[in-house]
Amino acid sequence: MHRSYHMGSKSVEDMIEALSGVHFSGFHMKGLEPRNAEKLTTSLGAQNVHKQPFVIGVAGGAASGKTTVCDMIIQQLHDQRVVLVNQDSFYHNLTEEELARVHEYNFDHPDAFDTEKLLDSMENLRLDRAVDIPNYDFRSYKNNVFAARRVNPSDVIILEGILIFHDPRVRELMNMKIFVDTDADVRLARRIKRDTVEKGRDIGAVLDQYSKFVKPAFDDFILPTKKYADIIIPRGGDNHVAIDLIVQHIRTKLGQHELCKIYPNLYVIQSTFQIRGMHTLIRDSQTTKHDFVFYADRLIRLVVEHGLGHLPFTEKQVITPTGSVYTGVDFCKRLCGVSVIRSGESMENALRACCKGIKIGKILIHREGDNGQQLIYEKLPQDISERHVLLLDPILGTGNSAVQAISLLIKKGVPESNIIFLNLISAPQGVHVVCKSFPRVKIVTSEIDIGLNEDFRVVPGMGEFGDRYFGTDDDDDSQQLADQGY
Ligand SMILES: Nc1ncnc2c1ncn2[C@@H]1O[C@H](COP(=O)(O)OP(=O)(O)O)[C@@H](O)[C@H]1O
Ligand SMILES: Nc1ccn([C@@H]2O[C@H](COP(=O)(O)O)[C@@H](O)[C@H]2O)c(=O)n1
Ligand SMILES: [Mg+2]
Repeated sequence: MHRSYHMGSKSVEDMIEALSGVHFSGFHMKGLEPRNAEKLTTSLGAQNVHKQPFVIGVAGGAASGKTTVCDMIIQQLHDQRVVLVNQDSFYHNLTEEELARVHEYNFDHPDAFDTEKLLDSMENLRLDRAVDIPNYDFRSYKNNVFAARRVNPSDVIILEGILIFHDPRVRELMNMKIFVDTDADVRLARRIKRDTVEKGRDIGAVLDQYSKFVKPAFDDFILPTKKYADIIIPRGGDNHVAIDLIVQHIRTKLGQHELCKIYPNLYVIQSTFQIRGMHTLIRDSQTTKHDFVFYADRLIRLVVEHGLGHLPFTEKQVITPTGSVYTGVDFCKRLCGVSVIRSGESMENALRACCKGIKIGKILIHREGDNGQQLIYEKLPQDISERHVLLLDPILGTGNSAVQAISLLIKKGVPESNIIFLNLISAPQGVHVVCKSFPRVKIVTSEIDIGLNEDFRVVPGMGEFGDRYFGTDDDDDSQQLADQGY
């Protein structure tokens, strides 16, 4: 079988080419036009889908524990590509004159750093280019460009330094800002130890520098940037709870699919090994019908539960058997399911199991050839316009059926924001089409696939879901068992 992949993590040009080819030739709407269809072909060009690194800024006073915190984060993110860029590497080199009177030089002032160079290096890293970061020598006060460190583009860039939050252009690069907050006496004690032992400095000079430059600069330039921090870590590296939470947050952000950054209403359920395992089984062409149904049902249940989490709720208080008040929430009552026949019907049981007595409507969309779609049957609750709708279809491919179904619901008076589309796998093309046409519809899916093949089937995909689930494909159990010699 030959396959051509129309889209994976490709350039914008590839994506537009793929989209215009796949979605808009032979798009039979039959009076159900998506509202932004025309805009869709052009507006995607403006979207930057290049994978940007996650940039974390770590600021705080000298010897507060910034490097220690960064090292701990890097250690815990062991399976990610992480690089540490230190603001120290961008200290200006001193002139001979300045060097001769080094005790009068203020290393804690924002002007001591070459911020333009730092911005340039960061820009290159963001553009996926390796950079050479100079190595600063605290003993000689020299930035050694010959012993520069080659830093490769990475998934996570940690930018550390006393004044890393000072310049707004540097702050803007950051996805997360951390301020390490350690008491002044602890910082001074550590500084004395570090500067005398590691930098070979005289204790008198260390204390002079502290009172003349370090302390005033902390009060004037560093402390005022604390307000920009998203997270303030008291006690630095001793604060294991804060570091665990930060690492967890970074992991969640990194796990997010790129499309989730473009479309805020797209929700991909957090991947676990259990979920990957279930996907592995249902995607395997050798899996028996019995196993396919079992694992598809498990996954569907997860997607349904996740989708229900997006329904509105009201606060409710109840009295527990101990006579105490429990303040909880009341489920949204005005909801219904709508399955796209036939595959969508496989999701009805999971919805019924979660929402007792839920009304379920049906839509049948006929596929004309591979690209055209025609709505040929609908049976929906009379009062559907007053309900939140969970639209059920296990696969979002080209997006044509989904657009048909959502257009019908909107025509029936369902507000766009009351529609939650639940599926197991989504092709990026389908996501673009649905999210662009209906930006207020929520999509909940368990995995985003690579793209579509030349037959407009999702790849890697899982084949014809309805056939595999309802056992109407050629490769049914008995055939497989026979193949296996039973
Ligand atoms: N929680 C801690 N307990 C004891 N010593 C620490 C702790 N955190 C850092 N240090 C020590 O203090 C000094 C400064 O820490 P460092 O992480 O380099 O701070 P910064 O990067 O903010 O200047 C180092 O010698 C380090 O070993
Ligand atoms: N030649 C230099 C350059 C800088 N300092 C001091 O280093 C401190 C910043 O480094 P951290 O690792 O503590 O963030 C800052 O307070 C400068 O005074 C120096 O002493 N000599
Ligand atoms: Mg440091």
